[in-house]
Amino acid sequence: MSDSTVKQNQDEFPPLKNNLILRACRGEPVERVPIWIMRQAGRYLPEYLSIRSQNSFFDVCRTPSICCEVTLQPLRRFDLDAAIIFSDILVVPQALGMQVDMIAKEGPRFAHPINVPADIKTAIDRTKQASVELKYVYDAITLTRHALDGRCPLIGFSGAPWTLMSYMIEGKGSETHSKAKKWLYTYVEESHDLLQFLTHFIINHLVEQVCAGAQLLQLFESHCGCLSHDLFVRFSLPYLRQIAKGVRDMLTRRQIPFVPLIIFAKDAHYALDELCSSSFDVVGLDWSITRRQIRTLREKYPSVTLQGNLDPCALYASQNDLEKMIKQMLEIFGPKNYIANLGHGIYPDANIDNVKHFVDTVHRISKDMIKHESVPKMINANK
Ligand SMILES: Cc1c2[nH]c(c1CCC(=O)O)Cc1[nH]c(c(CCC(=O)O)c1C)Cc1[nH]c(c(CCC(=O)O)c1C)Cc1[nH]c(c(C)c1CCC(=O)O)C2
Repeated sequence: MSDSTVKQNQDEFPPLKNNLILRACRGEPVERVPIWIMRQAGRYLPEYLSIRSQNSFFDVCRTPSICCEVTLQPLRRFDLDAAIIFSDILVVPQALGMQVDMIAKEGPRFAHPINVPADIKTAIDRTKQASVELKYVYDAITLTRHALDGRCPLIGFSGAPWTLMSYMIEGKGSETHSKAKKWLYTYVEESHDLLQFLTHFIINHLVEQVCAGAQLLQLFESHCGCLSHDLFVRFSLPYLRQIAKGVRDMLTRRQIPFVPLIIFAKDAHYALDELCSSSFDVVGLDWSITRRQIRTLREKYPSVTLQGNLDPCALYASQNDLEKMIKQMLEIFGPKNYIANLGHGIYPDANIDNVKHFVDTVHRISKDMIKHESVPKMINANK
């Protein structure tokens, strides 16, 4: 896409009516805390299941009209402050030539995982371009951005290099990720080479999403729980940083305005300092991060916007208990520089009424908190 086409496309989108989440990312004042939910489109919604009964998972991802419909479904039920494009982190290994299928009740499965470095040559085609192979994602984003009609911003996303590399080696979900970790100890150079290659591809994939209409980006580093701090610092963090810088630089070169970048490194409780001092605008926290850790982050990194971190299982609680947990969460994070979310993706058996209660309660309580916070300032201003 030429620079002029990109600029023209950006001008053509409907004006944004709710920019709360963008303001929260920039640390600007908000009248209530913005909220979205990881995996907000998905199997807990009967209307999603109905579409899935007629289409395979990756057919949904590959058909922009269906993808757009599924992305909008949760917004019809809940007062969410962002939409996230329906896709998957595994579209990247598919784009590179690997066959990935979604097996019912099991999850993703690679037909031919990478076992040893020599397999890479046949498994992935390094000449593949994100702009060509993943055009269906970008088409879905453009269509959805128009269909949203400015209701709220649209989030684009990608898996991070280590998470994708570990899937490509394990071939499916894993408790220990020991096959992938084995590479980090035995094929150090080849691991870095693969991570570096994925990094470049991911930067292009994220920038293409912005060119197509994404207004925020989230990077999922889902497999930090199996890494030591040392392995994280060597094999994950440098690539996360490269992606943050690479996306920013490429957007500047293409004269596209800045979009906020969110990093969600699941189970990276040992690297919160590194994450908060890397150049992401928002750090997503998983549900295991403690109140004490959150308070410390708030004191040390007041300008970093935090996102999270209600336990997805809290949605099983009574509405009374849920409300208490939401209140506590809002008090700990505070209403500024904050995006409310779950601390991981929503589960398929989540109670839909409680999802609505979560969203509405975050809005109601935070609105009150912000109103009361600004009263003393107004009194002072009148003096
Ligand atoms: C690791 C990972 C994957 N995918 C993703 C991650 C990172 C987040 C995380 O840590 O959970 C990210 C993802 N996957 C999906 C989205 C869509 C956008 C959203 O609503 O958040 C996003 C952002 C749709 C999906 N991706 C998947 C589903 C369910 C598939 C179905 O419809 O059968 C959805 C809605 C399938 C998927 N895709 C993946 C797994 C492990 C599974 C199976 C697990 C499960 O069944 O929940 C890989």
